[in-house]
Amino acid sequence: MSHAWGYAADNGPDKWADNFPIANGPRQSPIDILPGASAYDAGLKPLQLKYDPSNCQEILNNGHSFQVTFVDDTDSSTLKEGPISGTYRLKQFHFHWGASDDKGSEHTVAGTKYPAELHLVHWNTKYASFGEAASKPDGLAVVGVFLQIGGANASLQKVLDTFSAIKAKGKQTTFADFDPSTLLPACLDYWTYDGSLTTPPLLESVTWIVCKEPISVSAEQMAKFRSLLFSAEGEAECCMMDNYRPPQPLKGRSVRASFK
Ligand SMILES: NS(=O)(=O)c1cc(F)ccc1F
Ligand SMILES: [Zn+2]
Repeated sequence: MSHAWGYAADNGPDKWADNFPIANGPRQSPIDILPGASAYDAGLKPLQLKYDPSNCQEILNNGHSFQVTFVDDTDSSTLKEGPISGTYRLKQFHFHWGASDDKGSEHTVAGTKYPAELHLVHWNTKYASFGEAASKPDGLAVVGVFLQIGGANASLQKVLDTFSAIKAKGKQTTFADFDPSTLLPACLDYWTYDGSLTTPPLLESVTWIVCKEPISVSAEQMAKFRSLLFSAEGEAECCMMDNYRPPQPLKGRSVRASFK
């Protein structure tokens, strides 16, 4: 039986190519963003993010992260403009984080690691579903937001307050009326490049939009992230942390900036 992928030494990022050869593909994510090497593109538009809190449905521990899932059967929570064409619908958001505050983000900025990174996942409505879009080169758009240690984040705390109900892999609970735009930084300047999902199946279908400005998280809130479990109920407890893929080779790709 092929053991599932994860973040441990025997099934982590260095092993993913065994079952997912695209791991060594030409447009893998994340990357180390070099601001000095990213060109300002005046043609890039401001991000147009419009989210309806009533689309927020549930929060789930999927054994790799926790994810907040949205109803995506209408265009009521969407991403438009920015580097993309057309309309992309919000499907879910999730995070990646470290075992300590000195690591945890997937993207890095000139080698700087942040303690965590938020991903807001959207799919192109020119396709019929997220699943179909995920296999297309222009199928997905993920907005990445860095978290940096500072004051407690009141919006994030609403998410953390559900953790007692989703501690173990496979647990989920209702999570309603949450506006994900409250997790965005004030300034929506961004870098953008063509990349992939950062977990298996590592599909090369993502337009990455990484915000320059981080949001705040307290050290106590980061400790709460690490109280979740990779393991299911009844299994040996394994704390959920270091669930990030390290930067991958740029392989000739350009990173554009929406700001000077
Ligand atoms: N970390 S990610 O935003 O690239 C991602 C989003 C998905 F919906 C599925 C897998 C992924 F890895
Ligand atoms: Zn992610």
